[in-house]
Amino acid sequence: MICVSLGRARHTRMIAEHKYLVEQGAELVELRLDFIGRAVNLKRLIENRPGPVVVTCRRREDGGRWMKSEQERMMLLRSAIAAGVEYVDIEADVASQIPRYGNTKRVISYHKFSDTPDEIEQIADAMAEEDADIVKLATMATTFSDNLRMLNMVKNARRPTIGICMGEIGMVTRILGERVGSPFTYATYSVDKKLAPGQLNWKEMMELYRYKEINQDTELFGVIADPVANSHAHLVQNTAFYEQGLNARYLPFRVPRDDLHKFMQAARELGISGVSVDTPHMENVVDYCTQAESSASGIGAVNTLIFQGKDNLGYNTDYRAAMDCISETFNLKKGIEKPMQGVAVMILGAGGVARAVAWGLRQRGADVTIASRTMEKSQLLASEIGCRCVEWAERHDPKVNLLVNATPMGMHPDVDRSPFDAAQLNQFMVVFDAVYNPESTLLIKYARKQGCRIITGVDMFVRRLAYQYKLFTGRDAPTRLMRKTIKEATSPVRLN
Ligand SMILES: O=C1C[C@@](O)(C(=O)O)C[C@@H](O)[C@@H]1O
Repeated sequence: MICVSLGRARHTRMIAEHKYLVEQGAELVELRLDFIGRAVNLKRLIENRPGPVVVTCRRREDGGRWMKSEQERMMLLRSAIAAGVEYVDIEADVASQIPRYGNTKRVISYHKFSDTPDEIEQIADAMAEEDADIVKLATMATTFSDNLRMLNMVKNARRPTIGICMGEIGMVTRILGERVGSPFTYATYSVDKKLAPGQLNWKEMMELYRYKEINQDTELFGVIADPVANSHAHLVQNTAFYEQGLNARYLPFRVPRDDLHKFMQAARELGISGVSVDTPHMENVVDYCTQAESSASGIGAVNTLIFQGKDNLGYNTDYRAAMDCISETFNLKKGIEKPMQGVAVMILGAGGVARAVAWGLRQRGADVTIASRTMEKSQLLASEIGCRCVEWAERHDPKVNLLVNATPMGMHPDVDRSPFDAAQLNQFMVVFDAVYNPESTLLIKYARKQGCRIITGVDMFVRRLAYQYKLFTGRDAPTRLMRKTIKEATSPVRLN
């Protein structure tokens, strides 16, 4: 079950939104009294309530907004119990001051916004002693392994327990709670109204992650990246799973650079079967592969990892996707050893995608030059791949047939920048921009205007995800749906 947290300054808004939420199917709503601006009129909020509630009045030290006296707060909580609300949230340290009465269930809570303490089990055990119907811990995730500790704590708890790791790193605990026995989890009413760090929108939880249908058999996949917030892969993959009736979910895992090891240690125990790998992990993850396809080892970067038995299998679907796009545009003949011989290519960037494209093109005989804003990175890549590199400032100098942008320049919200000058493009060039959000980057717009042939980031992204989908599920991906989903998610809002 999802409990939707509702915090509004005005009673009228709170009541109206509560009603709306219930009409929309919300099964439980948390009324955050600490958000109410004036004197709280509890009776008004709960008398004709449309559905069951958790009444909470959070202190400032626990992340709430309550400014008035503690005595007044206690009075409110006691009155809520006396009025027979379904649940009341009581912080563990004051729980003994608020006795049980009637049918109201006691959610005994603990919050920590700085970290997830080592001793969460002991904390939860002590909380269970406070006449708890439900024990709830909400702590900040500072490393990926906090998630595993929290979910294990919930799984092994003696009382029904809710364990949430707050913050972006902790998102997985919000989605997998019920699978380990949590009675419910919390979500927000709308994305712009988060009541705690990392809270997800309840519609997203219901419709995209299909929270209620997650069970022990649900296969888990995801993307590991940092930052991960601007990834759209979860929209595409979950929509595709749904379309094909698969009991699988794809989650965005924020894994900071130094946390990769902890992720790798925790992944199997969390039940994750495979992940897409994004910046900054594509190169480092190679060291964790027990087997990698030859292209992935050649490239020195893995963007898909499958956990199979004890093996970690590494693939590079960026490479396959980019080569498919290029082969199609250049109409390359199959079976020829070096079909790109004589084609001059400029690759902008020296990260994971640049690596995959550079390696693939070298294999096909192209004459590749790299330019990135960090010359050392360009030099390293060029020496590994066996190609040239030039200073960033000289990127317009070589005459090329194919220009590839593998930098993030032009990506939302940086949409007014192009990594290449419009005046340096001509109609004999193919321009390939790996940025997919927006599809029409400034570079793509320039290229269109100059009459170049183009390959967009969406062309590559859909192919990359489709290959990953196949690796994850063994099935052919619904590519038209994937393309439609990504286009809808990234297209600018149109008025009328
Ligand atoms: O304690 C919790 C959980 C929460 O902090 C969260 O992280 O979703 C949100 C709060 O409103 C609720 O009282």
